[in-house]
Amino acid sequence: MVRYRVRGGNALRGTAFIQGAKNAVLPMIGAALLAAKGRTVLRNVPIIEDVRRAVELAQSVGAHVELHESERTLVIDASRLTSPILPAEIARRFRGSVLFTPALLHRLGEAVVEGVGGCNLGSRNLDFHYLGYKRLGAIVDESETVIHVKSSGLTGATLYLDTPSHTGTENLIMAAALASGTTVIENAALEPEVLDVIDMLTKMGAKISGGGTGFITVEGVTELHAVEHTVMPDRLDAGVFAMAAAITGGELNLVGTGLDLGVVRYKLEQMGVEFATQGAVLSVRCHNSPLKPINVITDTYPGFATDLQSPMMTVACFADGISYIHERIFDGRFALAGELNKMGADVRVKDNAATVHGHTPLKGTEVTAHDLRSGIALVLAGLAAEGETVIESGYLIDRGHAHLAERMRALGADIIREVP
Ligand SMILES: CC(=O)N[C@H]1[C@@H](OP(=O)(O)OP(=O)(O)OC[C@H]2O[C@@H](n3ccc(=O)[nH]c3=O)[C@H](O)[C@@H]2O)O[C@H](CO)[C@@H](O)[C@@H]1O
Ligand SMILES: C=C(OP(=O)(O)O)C(=O)O
Repeated sequence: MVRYRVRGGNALRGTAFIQGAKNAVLPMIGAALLAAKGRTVLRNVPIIEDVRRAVELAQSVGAHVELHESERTLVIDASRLTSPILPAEIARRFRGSVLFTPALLHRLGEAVVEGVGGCNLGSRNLDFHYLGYKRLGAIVDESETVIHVKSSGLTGATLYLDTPSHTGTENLIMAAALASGTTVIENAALEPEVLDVIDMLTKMGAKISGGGTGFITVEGVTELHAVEHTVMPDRLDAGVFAMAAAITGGELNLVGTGLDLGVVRYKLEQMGVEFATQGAVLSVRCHNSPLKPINVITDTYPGFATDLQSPMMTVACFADGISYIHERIFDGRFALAGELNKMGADVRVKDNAATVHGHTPLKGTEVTAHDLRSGIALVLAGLAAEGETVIESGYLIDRGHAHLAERMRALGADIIREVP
C-alpha cells in the first residue's frame, strides 16, 4: 500500500518539469499495435502506473515492448500479436485498456474484453464505443460480463456520439483507420490529446481530417506503419503544479513545450494567480493572499477539464468566500469533499454541485484518495495545511503522476512517498 506523507507550509519555488500526457500516451500504445510491421518509438512517455499496466497488457496480447524509464521512451514491436484476450487482472486496473480493442479487431479479427478499469467516478459507459463498432460491421456480444467483439473486416459508416467521448472518439478513429471506405464521426471529442493521437495516426499513414472540429472524416487505408512520436505535455500535471504554486504562495516556471492551460489559467487568474508566458516557459506565481472565490463548470474541451475539478476544489478551500463547482461530465466525482472536510474544510455537496466555503484553515490528518485526481488534490491540500497529511492509496496518484514526490521535493515541498 503506497502512501504519501506531506508536511505543509513550504512555498514551492523553481522549475517544474511537466510530464508527457497520460491521456495521450495510452491511446498511442493502442495505436502502435495497429502496425503489423516494424517498431514504434514513443518519446516523452510519463513513467506512471497506467503506462506500466499498458505495457503489461500489450505484452499479454503478444507485442514485444521495452519501457526505457530513464529515457522516457517506449519501443513497441507489434508484428506478432498472439492473443485477442484483454485479461481482467491487468485490464481492470486502468481505463486505457479499452483502447486496445481496435488493434485486436483489425489484427486478429476479434477482441475479448474481460474488464475495463479506471477511476471510480460514477457511471462510465462504453455504449458509444460498441455501437460504433457495430455500425462499422462488427458483431458485439455483450450478453456476458466478458465482452466479445468480432469482425472479418470493418466497413466505413456514419457514426454519432451522444456526447463527445474522449476514448470513444479515439477508438472509433482507430477502428475506422483500417476499415474499407469512408467513416464520418459526428460530435467527436476536441481534446488536445485526441489531436495528438490523430497526428501520430496520420504519420502512420491514416487519412484523417476534421480533427478539432467535432466532425472527423476517416478514409480507410489497408495498412499502417510504425513511426516515432513524441507525446504532448500533460496539461493536467501542469495544472496541478500551477495550483501548487497558487496555494503555497510560491513561484514556479513550468517547462514542457507548447503548454496551454486555457480556461484553467483564466480561472486561476480570476482568483488572483499571476501567469506569464515567456516563450516555451509558463511562469506562475501567487503573492495575493487570500485568493478570490471562483465559479467552475466542468465541460468537454475547451471547457474546464473535469480531471482538474478536484484539485480546483482544494484551491477553492483557500479562497476567501464561497466558490461554486458544478460537475457536468461524471455523476460521482465529489468523494474528495468528505476528505477535505476531515482536514477542516467546509465543502457542501448537493447532487452534481458543490459549494466551498473558504477560507477555513486546513490541518493535516489521515485521508483517503478515492481516485487519481482526488488523490493529487489531497497532496495539494497537504502542501498548504498545518502539520502532516497522510494520503492512501498512493497507487491511485501514481497511476497518473510520474515521480511526484521527487519533483515536488525539488521545488521545496516536504513530501515523501512511502511503501510500507
Ligand atoms: C484514459 C482517458 O483518456 N481518460 C479520460 C477520458 O475518459 P473517458 O474516455 O472514459 O471519458 P468519456 O469522455 O468517454 O466520458 C465522459 C462521459 O460520457 C459518458 N459516456 C462515455 C462513453 C460512452 O460510450 N457512453 C457514455 O455515456 C461517460 O459515462 C461519462 O459520463 O475522458 C475523461 C473526460 O474528459 C477524463 O476524465 C479521463 O481522464
Ligand atoms: C479519470 C481519469 O482517468 P481514467 O479515465 O484513466 O480513469 C483521470 O485521469 O482523472
